[in-house]
Amino acid sequence: MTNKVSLDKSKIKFLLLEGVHQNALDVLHAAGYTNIEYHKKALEPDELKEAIKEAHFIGLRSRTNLTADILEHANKLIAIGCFCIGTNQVALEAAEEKGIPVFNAPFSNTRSVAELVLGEILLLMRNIPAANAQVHRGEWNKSAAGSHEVRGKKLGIVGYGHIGSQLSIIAESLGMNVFFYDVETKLPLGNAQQVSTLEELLSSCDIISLHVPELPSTKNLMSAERIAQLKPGSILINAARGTVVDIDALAEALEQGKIHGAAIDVFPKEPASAAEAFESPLRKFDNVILTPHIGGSTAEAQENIGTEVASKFVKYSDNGSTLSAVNFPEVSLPEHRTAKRILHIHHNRPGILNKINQVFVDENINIAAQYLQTDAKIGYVVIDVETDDSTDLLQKLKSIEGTIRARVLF
Ligand SMILES: NC(=O)C1=CN([C@@H]2O[C@H](COP(=O)(O)OP(=O)(O)OC[C@H]3O[C@@H](n4cnc5c(N)ncnc54)[C@H](O)[C@@H]3O)[C@@H](O)[C@H]2O)C=CC1
Ligand SMILES: O=C(O)CCC(=O)C(=O)O
Repeated sequence: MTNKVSLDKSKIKFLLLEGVHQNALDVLHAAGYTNIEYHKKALEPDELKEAIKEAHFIGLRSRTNLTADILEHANKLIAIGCFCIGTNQVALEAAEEKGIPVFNAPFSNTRSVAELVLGEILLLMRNIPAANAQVHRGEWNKSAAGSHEVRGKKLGIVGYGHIGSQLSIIAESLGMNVFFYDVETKLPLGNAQQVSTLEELLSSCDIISLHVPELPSTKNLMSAERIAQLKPGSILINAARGTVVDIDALAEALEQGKIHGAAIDVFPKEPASAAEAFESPLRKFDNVILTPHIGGSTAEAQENIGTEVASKFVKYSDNGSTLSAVNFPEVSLPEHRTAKRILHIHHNRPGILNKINQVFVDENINIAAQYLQTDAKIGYVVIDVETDDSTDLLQKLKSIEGTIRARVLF
């Protein structure tokens, strides 16, 4: 008997936003997924609510806020892909409660961010942003005042993860002395040294570069009080998230000449599109490099991200694997060539696995393989079964109390 419960690939709809790279489309096409709605820009919230109703997969970057309210309209949604590192723009818990894994690309743009920051360090240490602005205005101030080589200077990195540690290595290759602060104990690369307090880092380094994720604990990490702890004449760089720095306090420190300059790529409020003007108290400073959240925007990064996240979509859709999902129990699965594969996502409550297994006993269906992972909230069990007809089986599994969703793979 043919299986009537899994969805034909041509009916599985992908909604891709914010101009994700062509590689993503290529990966999906190669895997047989052709039902793709592609947008170069982010959608307005109302447009998104409409578009997401029919989508099984959605791909986005940092401009799309996938709030719990918007997810309420996403009744067919199977998975979310952030074509970037940050996942703070997605209501992760709400997605998990609906049984929707969220994938991202945790490494693909990290080198691009580290290279941008390195360039900014070199430019700010030589006063190039201000010199460039002055010459554009017709002013000719040939001077070495306040202009320095980076060799022998102290770089302080806040957050020694994928980006911070790469920056550490390339900065050392220019002769910089690297120190870092991280809430976790981290293996220092090269000659870098971990310091035990943020205050120590801020007050002793010539350049501070922020590389922490957006979390409740990193909100306003660089508050007015912390900005006041920066070494006089130092440089502050933020290519992490806009919520991490108190921009008004930074503007005040620049106004008073307490710090030498800054480079800011991310802002508390970023324009939703190119049509919206960018407002910031930092716009007036020649010694501040302002960029429109382009730390990860290189051809290389975007190509890699397109391939990586689309491949995670394909793997989840074809095979059920949730490896590297950020909000979901991670299951890495072998291929299921002959058996039928059933995915069951449920609230993590005592006894539910027994009830699932009882369905197979009652139906006299042999389980060829079973994979289970749980987290505090949900359980994800994948069952390979030796049966041709899974229609009744799926209905019975769906009716178990505590089930969030169940499906049979194509
Ligand atoms: N400007 C841009 O276009 C881009 C920005 N990003 C941002 O950069 C962030 C960092 O990226 P990765 O290095 O890949 O992340 P990661 O997760 O590899 O590293 C983050 C590090 O920060 C540390 N950390 C967390 N809270 C901290 C705190 N309160 N104080 C000190 N350290 C803390 C963690 O222990 C970890 O070592 C991302 O979360 C993202 O928001 C990432 C890519 C592009
Ligand atoms: O490229 C983007 O849209 C966002 C990059 C970013 O901030 C990230 O990867 O977390």
